[in-house]
Amino acid sequence: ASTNIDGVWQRAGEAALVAAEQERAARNIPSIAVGIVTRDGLVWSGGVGHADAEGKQPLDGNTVYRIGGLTQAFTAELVRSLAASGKLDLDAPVTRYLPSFQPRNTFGGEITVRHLLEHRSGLVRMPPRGHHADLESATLAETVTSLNATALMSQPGSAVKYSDAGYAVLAHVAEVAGGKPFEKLLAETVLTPRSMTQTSLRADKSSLAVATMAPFDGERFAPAVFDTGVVASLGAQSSTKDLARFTQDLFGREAPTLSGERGVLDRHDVVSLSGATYGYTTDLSVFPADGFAVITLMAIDSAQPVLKRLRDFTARQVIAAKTKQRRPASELSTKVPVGTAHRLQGHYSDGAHSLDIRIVDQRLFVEAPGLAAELRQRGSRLVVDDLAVSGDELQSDSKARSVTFRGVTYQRTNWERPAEPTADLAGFVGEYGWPHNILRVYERDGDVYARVEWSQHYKLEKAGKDAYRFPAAGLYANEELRFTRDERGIGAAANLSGVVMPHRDLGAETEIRSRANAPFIAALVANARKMSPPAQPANLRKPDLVEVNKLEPTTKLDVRYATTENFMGAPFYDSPRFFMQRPAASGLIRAHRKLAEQGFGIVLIDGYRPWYATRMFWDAVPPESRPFVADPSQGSRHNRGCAADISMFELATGKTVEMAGRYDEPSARSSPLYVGGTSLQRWRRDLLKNAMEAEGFDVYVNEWWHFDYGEWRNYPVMNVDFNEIGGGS
Ligand SMILES: C[C@@H](N)C(=O)N[C@H](C)C(=O)O
Ligand SMILES: [Zn+2]
Repeated sequence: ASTNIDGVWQRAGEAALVAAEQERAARNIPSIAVGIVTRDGLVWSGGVGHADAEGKQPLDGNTVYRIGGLTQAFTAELVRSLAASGKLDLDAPVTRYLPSFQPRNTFGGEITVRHLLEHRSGLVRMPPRGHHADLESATLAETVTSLNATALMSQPGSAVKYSDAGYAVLAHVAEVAGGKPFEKLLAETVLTPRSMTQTSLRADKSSLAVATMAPFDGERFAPAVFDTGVVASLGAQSSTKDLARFTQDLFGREAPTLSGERGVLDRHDVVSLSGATYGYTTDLSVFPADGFAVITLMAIDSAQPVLKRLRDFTARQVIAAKTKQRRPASELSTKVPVGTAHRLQGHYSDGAHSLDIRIVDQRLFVEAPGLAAELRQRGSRLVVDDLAVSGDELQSDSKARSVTFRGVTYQRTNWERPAEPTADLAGFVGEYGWPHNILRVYERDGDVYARVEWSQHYKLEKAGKDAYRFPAAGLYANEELRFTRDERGIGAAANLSGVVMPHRDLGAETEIRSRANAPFIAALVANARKMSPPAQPANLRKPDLVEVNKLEPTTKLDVRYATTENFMGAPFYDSPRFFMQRPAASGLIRAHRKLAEQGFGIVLIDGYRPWYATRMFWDAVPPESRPFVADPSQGSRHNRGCAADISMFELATGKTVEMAGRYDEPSARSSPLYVGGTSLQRWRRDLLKNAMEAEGFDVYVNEWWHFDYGEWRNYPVMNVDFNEIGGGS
């Protein structure tokens, strides 16, 4: 028997849990579940974190996760069973079962059932209807029919190209061959015989472990949960126990499953089925020759590298325990030391492409062609280690005059003002899609990039008028993105192989939401004025607020909170005044004078802010915007006279410059790490950041315009009105 002889599974599992908890805590992952399976079933399972938002519901083998692409293993099992009973021929053309299935095929050859199973059909990734972002329900038949409006990307059988659409076709083939609706067939053939009672093809939020979306340069938010037409590819939810029941039947077969990716871990063969869907990243890896499998389920979006590391670690623990060898230790990366970070921060170029290294929130980040991620230290190496991308090493010489990354050496250089993008391209830069699934189009080094599915960046090639093509490898290999324009020539929609994504104006959309309380601002201010700020320790410095524009009249005063032109849509200051503590004001003025060398000056938007305004923001904004306002129980650094909301204006014209997003816009565009917009916008953003950092300020992690003076802790939170402030010159 394989059950826990000599505590093998127990020991391996417990070590895996320690590693899982390290990753969970370091990355703030709601939960991670791990299971070890043999032909006898689940021999060990455990989990870290909680299944509910309140942190009360502990994890166990019954905790339910959405499993994304792992669903394909169930669909493949159904197809295998239909083939075994002679109802389906794996090598028959799909048209034998679906005669009207006719996507455009300029390559010749026919798609077979096996091509669909192995992602070798040449079909596009997503069907025009019922795709993974489509909130409008579509039947399997409608989803499959919509593919007739698409073209094959390669000759059937000739290349692997992942396709959820292909699994929808497969499910439709199965229902024709099996003579019953797909879900019924799947239940009867795969789920019920294995007593997989917690597994369902219908997304049911109430039974799911709480999970989070976690985009690199945006706020975390709850994942969308809905059913689509590609349910047979990525729609299932399941538990460790149910997946174990499914997995135990995979041992002893010539090939454990008809789907899945074959690989090798330390000379051990492994067949992996993996999944990623809104908020969840999952994996089921079978080590057939070793007689065990590892199930890993994580309640966070797009975290494949983290999951794979944990899976490998668990498998190595099992192998070592079984062979009585020394078990490997887990190695968590560490933050890059401050000195190294400051040495590396800067702009680098190889002549054609650039690489940026930035410090934000005392952490180090790299932005390179097609990648944006945190840089961390692993031993003495500097490596990319983020949720969605991990492993690449960055090398530099001792003075950081150059860095080598992904085989390219970049020289440190002054980032010269980038050219305006061509009008043609500028019109398409922006966000497309839906709040749960945003496609971002941006310009970098004069090239066009798309960020898809929240984490993957691809350089696009021009493919005709208003059309761009994805590269030959990746999620949307060879597919085309076609734009339509509105009457101003701005992108109105992006069409990705028939999936039509409307253009989104994040500035306007978020403004509508944040201004919803505009009629009540006066009442909210009155209410906030009755409240008291948090008590302050006695030993802080005596405030010495000075009026910055009076000390330096060449700055431009634009105190939005004294006007209706702010995110609240209503004025709440009596007069437009901009105070800071004297040393902070001096630093800001020095930055302003330095920027003049580049032709810019500083726009003063908000400095010292009485506490009542911070309290009012907290009450007025929707919960999802809270990361963009300070917690009044702590007070804002503005309340201490030590924060500045600023932008830049051109000295030549007096015009405030355009950044990637608006001032006070509660969206990803406000992040100082936002990988979007144009190079020129990001260049201006970095210019301001660098000028302020050189004078002792730190940019706020969510807002390119907000800078904290380093000594803010020494000053008290205040609630005095501008007209009560004396001195000021
Ligand atoms: C509200 C915005 N302008 C801002 O200043 N946010 C920071 C977080 C603050 O309120 O301190
Ligand atoms: Zn601010």
